[in-house]
Amino acid sequence: MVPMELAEALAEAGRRMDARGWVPGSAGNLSARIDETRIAITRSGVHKGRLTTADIIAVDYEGNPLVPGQKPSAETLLHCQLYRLFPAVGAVLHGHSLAATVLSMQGGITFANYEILKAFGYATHELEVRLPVYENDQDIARLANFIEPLLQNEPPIGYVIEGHGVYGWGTSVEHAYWRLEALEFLLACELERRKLK
Ligand SMILES: CSC[C@@H](O)[C@@H](O)C(=O)COP(=O)(O)O
Ligand SMILES: [Zn+2]
Repeated sequence: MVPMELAEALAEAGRRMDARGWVPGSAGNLSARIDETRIAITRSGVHKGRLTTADIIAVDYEGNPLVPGQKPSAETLLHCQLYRLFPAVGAVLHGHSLAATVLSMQGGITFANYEILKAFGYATHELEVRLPVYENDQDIARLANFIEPLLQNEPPIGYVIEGHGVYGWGTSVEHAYWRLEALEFLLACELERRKLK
């Protein structure tokens, strides 16, 4: 059901995220667009550093598993939303890094004058980029409904959920990993700078 190379790419990305400490416990979830009707996503509750291809399952754009009984990520609707809203998105990665979690509880996050902002397609470091912080909600459908107009009004480079973690995306699994890495670097820099103040 899920193309093997896509399942392998997601399992490998999970291992890389785990090696960086971004997916403690069973935190995090990973997905990739298969085609215009199907999304590949991690099963719920598995350790993302120990993924096998059997842990990558297919859902439709409403988040329903294509094989009845399979349990996709609890946050599947947040992934589906990004594929629906942004046709260029080919993969979505979510983690619970220390920097994302701590900074998300300190109010707004703005990155100013960082060279690495160019990883998101900007031509210069001379700018300020806001990373949205959305309030956490255990009702993921309600959270998705809340953030939908915000994402549409101002498509961000990623977003954080308060006290929870970070969402990043890209055109492919590899591109999404690169962008998440850049986002994590920015978050770690901000955390260090705030400690110095
Ligand atoms: C370790 S609890 C984390 C979960 O509540 C959730 O936020 C998460 O990221 C993983 O959920 P999952 O259903 O495995 O995709
Ligand atoms: Zn989460």
